[in-house]
Amino acid sequence: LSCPSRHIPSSAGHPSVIIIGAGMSGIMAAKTLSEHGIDDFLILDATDRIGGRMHQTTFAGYTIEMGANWVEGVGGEEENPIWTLAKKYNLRVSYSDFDNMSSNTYNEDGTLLPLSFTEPHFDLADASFNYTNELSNSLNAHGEEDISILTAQRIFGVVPSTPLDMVIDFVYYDFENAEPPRVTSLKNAQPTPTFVYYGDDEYFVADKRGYVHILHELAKGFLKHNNDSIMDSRLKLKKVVTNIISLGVLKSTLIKYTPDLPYWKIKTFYQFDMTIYTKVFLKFSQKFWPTGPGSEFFLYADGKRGYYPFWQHLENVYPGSNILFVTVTDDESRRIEQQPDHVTKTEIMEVLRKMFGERIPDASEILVPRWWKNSFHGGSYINWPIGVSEADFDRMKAPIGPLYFTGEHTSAQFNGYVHGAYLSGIATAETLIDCIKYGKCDEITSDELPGTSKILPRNGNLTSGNCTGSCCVDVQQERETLRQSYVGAIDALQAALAAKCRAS
Ligand SMILES: Cc1cc2nc3c(=O)[nH]c(=O)nc-3n(C[C@H](O)[C@H](O)[C@H](O)COP(=O)(O)OP(=O)(O)OC[C@H]3O[C@@H](n4cnc5c(N)ncnc54)[C@H](O)[C@@H]3O)c2cc1C
Repeated sequence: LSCPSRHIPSSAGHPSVIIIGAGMSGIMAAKTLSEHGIDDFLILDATDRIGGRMHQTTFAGYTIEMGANWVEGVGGEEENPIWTLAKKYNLRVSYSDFDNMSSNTYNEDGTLLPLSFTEPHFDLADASFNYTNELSNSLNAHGEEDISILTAQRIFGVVPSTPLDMVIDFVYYDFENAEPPRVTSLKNAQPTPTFVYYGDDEYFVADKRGYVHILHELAKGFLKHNNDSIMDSRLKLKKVVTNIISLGVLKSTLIKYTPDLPYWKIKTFYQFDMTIYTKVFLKFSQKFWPTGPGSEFFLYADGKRGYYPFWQHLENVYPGSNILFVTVTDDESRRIEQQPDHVTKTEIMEVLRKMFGERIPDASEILVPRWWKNSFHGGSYINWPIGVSEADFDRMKAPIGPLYFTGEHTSAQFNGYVHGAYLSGIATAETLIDCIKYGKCDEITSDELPGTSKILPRNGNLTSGNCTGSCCVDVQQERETLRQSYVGAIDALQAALAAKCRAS
């Protein structure tokens, strides 16, 4: 969010607030502003639609979700606001029963493993999972240092290393975090706040209007519309923002900020991992996989961790569709995004033929969403890596002058989820409203942010905070100056590369 006229009323024709991005958080920010009487905003989105990472498409005649697919966190004491909206707007959903995977696990050569064999492995993974949750609670309670989930598994004494244990590990962690336990913060990702606050249940959205239907309905509540089309001049689509001239904002390769961002903001932004989570959809002329109760999900346990591990059929939501999808994450997503789809299809058919026999038909269609290569997203959602503290989320969302930040990645509790985006849009707009309407615009400076030491003695002794006088140096300033000294050189090198590329 950018508030060009933070301290002065907006002049004719100039909006008070410009919102970059019409995803869940941007639309919720605009809605919140509107509810507080601030209606002269402008929403810009690079694409020709609202929704961002809530993005459905038609595949083999059925509506499938390339991005967000589940309402996650249902059935707890507190109600997930997205679940409230899903009910209000009659979103078509189906309960996901993840309980039967121990009966639906195929080993590397494609043999369906007997329950008597898989069950002890799932039980051990359960025990390890519960242990990591309890260890995390204990570390938090005692203010101890963070460790990775893998470190916790090592302490527990069981590190998944067989194909079966690795695919179970993928289900417990990568399927949610989109990154392996090796990089994920124990203290902040386990137990997952979404499930703690809102409950363990998950509902799969399969609605021909798309998951984004709830966002359309929210937008229609404050933007002019004609039936289902939003026709409000304050929403401008196909507008790619490439320059922000202001005090600064998040650095990306797409948007240039003048002047540049302060060092602390750039560092914070790059500390987080933008994960990649890919659902590869396949259409077949006939079903050859088990259907019926308890069969919706099945696992393939390859020796290479994360190789086409997690499968789902769509028969529960679209009977007779003959559609399967397989979920991959992280390095496998990156690899698949870079290869032609026919290569991916060949790899997938090899895996399926191991499980279901040589005579199964080839997939007639394949869809590989490319979130990583998409320059407006650069990945799927953020994961909380080891070494990043809650204070970093404060830095992530801290305004810089008239620039305010929102999105799932600014939610310390619910990052990575639709409800995180929803709540962050409201929260950021409320901070901005405080400023516009009530003059409470106090900027957070780097030294006020928890954990950021402004002044350090020149001798490098890290006793932050109290040093004054000539022996001291403003560390943040020193780092900014250091980075700036390279910026010109990097720009020149990049320009030379681009020129060379054009010439060839
Ligand atoms: C594959 C995948 C699976 C997921 N699964 C789930 C799930 O099952 N359940 C769940 O709760 N969440 C899930 N998520 C996460 C969820 O989709 C996101 O957390 C949420 O939609 C993010 O909303 P946002 O408003 O923060 O960002 P976005 O939706 O990314 O919105 C940002 C908007 O900014 C626009 N934009 C970007 N750059 C520019 C520019 N330079 N100029 C103009 N506009 C620009 C983009 O076009 C976009 O519309 C998933 C995400 C992905 C990708």
